[in-house]
Amino acid sequence: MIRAENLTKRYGDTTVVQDLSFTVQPGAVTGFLGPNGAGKSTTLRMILGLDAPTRGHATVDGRPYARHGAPLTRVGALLEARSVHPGRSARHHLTALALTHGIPRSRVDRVLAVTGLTHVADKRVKGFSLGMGQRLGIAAALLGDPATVVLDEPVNGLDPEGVLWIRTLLKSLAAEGRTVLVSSHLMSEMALTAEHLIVIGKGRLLADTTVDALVRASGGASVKVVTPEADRLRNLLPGAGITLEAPDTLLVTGPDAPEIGRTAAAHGLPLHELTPRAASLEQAFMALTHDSVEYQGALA
Ligand SMILES: Nc1ncnc2c1ncn2[C@@H]1O[C@H](COP(=O)(O)OP(=O)(O)OP(=O)(O)O)[C@@H](O)[C@H]1O
Repeated sequence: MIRAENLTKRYGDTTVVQDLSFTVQPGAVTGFLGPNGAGKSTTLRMILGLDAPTRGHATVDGRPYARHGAPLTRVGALLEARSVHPGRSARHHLTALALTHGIPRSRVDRVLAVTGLTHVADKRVKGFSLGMGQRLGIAAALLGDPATVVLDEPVNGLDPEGVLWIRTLLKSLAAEGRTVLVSSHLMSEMALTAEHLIVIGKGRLLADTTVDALVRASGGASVKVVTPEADRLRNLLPGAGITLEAPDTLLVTGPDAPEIGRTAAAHGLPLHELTPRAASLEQAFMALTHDSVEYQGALA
């Protein structure tokens, strides 16, 4: 479990992370979301002991990261701009890391397999594509078989296949009971990957919630109903918000799909379609972070 308590980071007069408190639980993927410059990387660096907080503190499994005896076997991390010697092979890089951290060599083959790098394990890293480099970074993060995994923008620059692979990997790591914290500025990606979301803007906590609750709180969930009896159904749903999209199509907010279906059935009204529509999560995210976006387009 990761716990941040009143984490605050100032650079000179600028406060980039302010009084941030949250808990990341094991067994689920937690998305750490915020617009560019929100303070995500700075927060992750404080959790990993790479930046000292100006105030507050962060712990992993009850202790600051630096106080864990063998941190790589506790916490695996992928940060942006990880450097690997370009002349080394992936296997060489991982083996060196294993040997200097007391991790059995057998883990090298294991993580090469998990990240799909076995067939290029002996090639020099300098020939690696962005996606392969990203996989190598993840292999290094998983080398110590850590119970906690922290990844900063792991899907940046990946092709759709790579994105899908990371999504599946993160879910399986969480299903094994690990604590998984992954940052992104892409709501659409997190909606498909994470169950829990921590959203920050300008260094402050904006939401600590589930994906489902965020959609509900955005008030945008609605049900599309197609029926030749649109007028009659409309009169049977007093208090609902109803927009007529077409003569036979209603967009209903308030009652959920089962309730609308029951009402229609009770009055013998045929339904040709009954489709719950979640508000676009992207819209919910934009609404939440609108005031926190550092650089807004002139036309925004
Ligand atoms: N060493 C530093 N000195 C001064 N300011 C810094 C330093 N590191 C980060 N910042 C500032 O802190 C703010 C937050 O940066 P951070 O990289 O944590 O944001 P982020 O949410 O990870 O953004 P992105 O999605 O663009 O990576 C930015 O305005 C950045 O310019």
